[in-house]
Amino acid sequence: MARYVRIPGSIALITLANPPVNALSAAVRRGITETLSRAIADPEVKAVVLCGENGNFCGGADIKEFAGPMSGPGLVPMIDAIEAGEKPVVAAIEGVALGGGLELALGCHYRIAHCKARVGLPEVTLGLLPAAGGTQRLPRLIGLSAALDLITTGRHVSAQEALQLGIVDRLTEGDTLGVAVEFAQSIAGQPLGSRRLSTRTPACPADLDSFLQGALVQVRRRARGAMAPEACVRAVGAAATLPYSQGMQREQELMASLFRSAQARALQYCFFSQRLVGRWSTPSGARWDSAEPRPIRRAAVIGLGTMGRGIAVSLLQAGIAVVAVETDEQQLEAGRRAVTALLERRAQGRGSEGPLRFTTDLQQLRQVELVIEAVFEDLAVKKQVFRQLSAVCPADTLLCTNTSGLDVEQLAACTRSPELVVGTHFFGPAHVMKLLEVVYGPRSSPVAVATAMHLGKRLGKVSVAVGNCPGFVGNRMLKPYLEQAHFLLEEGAAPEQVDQALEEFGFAMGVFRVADLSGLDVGWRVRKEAGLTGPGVAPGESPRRRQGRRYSPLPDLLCEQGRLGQKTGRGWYLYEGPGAREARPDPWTHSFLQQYRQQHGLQPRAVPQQEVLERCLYALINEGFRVLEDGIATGPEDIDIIYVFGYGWPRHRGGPMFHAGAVGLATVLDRLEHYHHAHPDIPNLQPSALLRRLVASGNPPIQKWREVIRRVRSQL
Ligand SMILES: CCCCCCCCCCCCCC(=O)CC(=O)SCCNC(=O)CCNC(=O)[C@H](O)C(C)(C)COP(=O)(O)OP(=O)(O)OC[C@H]1O[C@@H](n2cnc3c(N)ncnc32)[C@H](O)[C@@H]1OP(=O)(O)O
Ligand SMILES: NC(=O)C1=CN([C@@H]2O[C@H](COP(=O)(O)OP(=O)(O)OC[C@H]3O[C@@H](n4cnc5c(N)ncnc54)[C@H](O)[C@@H]3O)[C@@H](O)[C@H]2O)C=CC1
Repeated sequence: MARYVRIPGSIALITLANPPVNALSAAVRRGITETLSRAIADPEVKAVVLCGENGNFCGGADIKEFAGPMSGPGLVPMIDAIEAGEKPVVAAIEGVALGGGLELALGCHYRIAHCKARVGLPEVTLGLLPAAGGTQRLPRLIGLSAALDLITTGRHVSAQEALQLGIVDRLTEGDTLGVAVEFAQSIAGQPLGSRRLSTRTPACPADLDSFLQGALVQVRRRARGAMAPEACVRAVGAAATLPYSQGMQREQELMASLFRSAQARALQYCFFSQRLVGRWSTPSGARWDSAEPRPIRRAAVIGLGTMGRGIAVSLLQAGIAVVAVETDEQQLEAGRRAVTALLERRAQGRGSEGPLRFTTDLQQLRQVELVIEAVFEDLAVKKQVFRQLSAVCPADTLLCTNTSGLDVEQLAACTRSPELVVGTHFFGPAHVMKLLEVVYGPRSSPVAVATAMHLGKRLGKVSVAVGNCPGFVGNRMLKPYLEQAHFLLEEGAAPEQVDQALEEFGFAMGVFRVADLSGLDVGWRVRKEAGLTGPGVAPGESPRRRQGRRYSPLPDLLCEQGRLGQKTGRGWYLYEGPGAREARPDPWTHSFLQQYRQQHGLQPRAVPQQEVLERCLYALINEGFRVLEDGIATGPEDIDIIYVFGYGWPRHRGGPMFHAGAVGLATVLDRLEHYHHAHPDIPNLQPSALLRRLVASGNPPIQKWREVIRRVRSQL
């Protein structure tokens, strides 16, 4: 709804009232339309101020309404009526003015913002475009180039940047509403002609065609296969080439092509899932709303390798004091240089950091409230570190392990307070990547989980609480995906062909490019530890079978050749030299694969792109269903958020579980059955019980899966 009051000085005040973010639901649109007519009709009213309650102007259209039939007054005529009116309307912006909220403000004749406000047109992140005139008014206000940047990225801009760009007219550090009212009084009666953005001509780059072409190329590169960014470019292009009314028509046509698209549904699902995972719970009954997180002011990071450095930077940037620990002076010095360089690179425009100390002495941890261990992925080494930490740190210190998949409970068992041990699985680079898997063991206390989840939020991460099993959620599901990729090479595919299929699906990088980037030795070490390769393998065991199932030794063979990926200048691909980034298909790899197939009597065949996708992705999805069955993830949303934020799953495809629902669970089941029949020695291709049950329950929408999961779990 919207509230209306007349305040002294002939000002009408319209307040959007729809907590928490004053989204423009049908009731709010109706409220604005009615109160505006009232203000226009009242001869005593000389100017109008539009604001939002509870410190937020407006978070945009009500996204929840998009799933159903739209009703109530349209946003476009409402905003047009504000702009066309003869009485000046001033937007008083506090908190956020996003999407339809900013479009509403752009329809007003003046915009006054609080210095802490943020504005933006984030519709592209929901698979849409700003279709309430945003693509037509913003270019007319700030020029085509700046508008295109905002609209195609969806980024939020600070009030200061908004002022520089010309989006807002004035900033205030004090009472926004008071300043807006005073301002409205001062401009009442002045002509409004040039304040109506629809009447302006946008400032355009000299060579408009090539500018727009360049923009298309850029958005296609940035979000492979995503429709909305392209539609945004076309709509903004229309602002430059068409009169306002025709531009608006084009905006509506382009919006119609996106509004009910699968991509928009997927992106909106991601929006709500990201918020849902914050309302975590564990099987033992711990919950986000009942467990109180501990405040963390002082932390330690053990091990300043690839991960520890980024973790230390993340903590420092959240204002937490850090003691950084390494084994010897040489390693410490390397860590110190790396952390300092990262901090310097990120220093511009950032807030103040917490204090930082480097040491090789664990005794320095006598006052820390939280420790994140990031030493080698070796259970024995980690156990030893946890024993030492338990002896040195205060008894109530939260001890976290940044392991890729080792047993958190075994580490907890090495300490005197196992309930204060959790896994905090960061993703590299840890100061950049947004995901944090918080792993609770059987004895982790609600406070420990809550503190780690809250810490993640403070570090700007999306935290997902998951159960303890090898690889947790993300890496556990990755295993069958990687395995299929290797099997496909055995059967006749080339690395670049597999990668191309995955990249066309929307991944920024295919599986083999990623492997080269992360280093093939990472997986090699894990496989050695698991007894799949190296001295742990039983003598006489076939190279293509391990532990009673099909195995591909291909990545091990590459490592044995010293081909560890980008860092050695060669891996699945060839690089200009060690550390170079551009991957080129390597004739060596092709002939190596050919010889391997000959040696093992494998008849190569042409592997269709569809098969590459189905085998890699459905094997991963199938494991996702098992993760749900086992209670390691609470719901499909947790898995999808992990994959979108941690593994580069294309966001416009919603995540693996959402994708399965979109393809149709019956189809996924059918294809898995088909491939399992063809490859009975790959147990991961055998459809999971939960997938079968969901299909038998009539393929319910993903929001209903939790009910079926509960039933399946109770029967297992
Ligand atoms: C064939 C058909 C023809 C097609 C024609 C169709 C014509 C349709 C015309 C429509 C034209 C409209 C065009 C348009 O401009 C569309 C939009 O405006 S889309 C919305 C754009 N806005 C956003 O993307 C902002 C989203 N929100 C946020 O980024 C954050 O929530 C925000 C920064 C505002 C606040 O962050 P924070 O404080 O961290 O709180 P939360 O994120 O946890 O949110 C709290 C709570 O509020 C819910 N919520 C937030 N925003 C919205 C929203 N816009 N609509 C609905 N609900 C919203 C959020 O989900 C949280 O609730 P939970 O219950 O926890 O989920
Ligand atoms: N590299 C990656 O992309 C990711 C790694 N991880 C996990 O993070 C952990 C660390 O991995 P990386 O940083 O890649 O390893 P790394 O090999 O780059 O660094 C490990 C560091 O720990 C130090 N160290 C070893 N024992 C120590 C001890 N007792 N006390 C203090 N320091 C000690 C080593 O000197 C080294 O600098 C591993 O468990 C790994 O599985 C998790 C996610 C991603």
